[in-house]
Amino acid sequence: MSASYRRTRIKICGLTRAEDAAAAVAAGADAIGLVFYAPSPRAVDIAMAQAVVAAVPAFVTVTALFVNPDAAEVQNVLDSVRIDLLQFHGDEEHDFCSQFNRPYIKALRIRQASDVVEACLRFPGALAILLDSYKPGVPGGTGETFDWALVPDQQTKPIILAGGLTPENVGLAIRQVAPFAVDVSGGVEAAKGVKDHGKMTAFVNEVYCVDQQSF
Ligand SMILES: O=C(O)c1ccccc1NCC(=O)[C@H](O)[C@H](O)COP(=O)(O)O
Repeated sequence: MSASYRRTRIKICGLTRAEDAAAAVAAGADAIGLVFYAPSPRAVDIAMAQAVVAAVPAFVTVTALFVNPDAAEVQNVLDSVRIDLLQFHGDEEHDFCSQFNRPYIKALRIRQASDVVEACLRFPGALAILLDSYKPGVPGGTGETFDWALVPDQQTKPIILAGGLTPENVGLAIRQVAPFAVDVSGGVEAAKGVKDHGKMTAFVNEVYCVDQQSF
């Protein structure tokens, strides 16, 4: 009889360089994220995104992140770059998110437990709900954790835990929340938009290690 084993999926977000994407894949990331939000220090344009994606093989999910975009902006990215999944990080509603004939996840900046329950209902088409930290005026990528106790034990959609995760705290986060996936950006950076390859490897190894102990 084989032992059951549940693996927490890993997304590394905010990639701007092909060499970082290759290192993220080599470390074991299941997904990478491209930030199409001009004010972000991790923003990519179409040419940069194409270069990053060229380093990503099959079976690794390329996610395009937007904050309150125009539909035309999203469509332009979809027409130009290999994108597997959309991530909406602003005030977009389900009708907007679901118009692109592409699966999407919805990010929620969590303030109270009921936010999670409500988001699962408000975004029936979302593949998952990404929970991030709330910081007034900052749509995401804060590098700050939130109170993980706010995540209810039972949810109706897969949960992606984000916000201030690092190689040092991701093990505790998985033990406490048992999310479907974890999402990291600032915690594995050498500088804004530049990933630290050693930190990415340490992060992935910590997730694997805790999964083996916990599930
Ligand atoms: O990364 C950004 O600059 C950013 C800007 C606007 C909206 C979202 C943004 N990033 C989101 C992410 O990278 C992740 O999904 C998540 O928030 C984790 O970020 P971090 O706390 O840095 O690990």
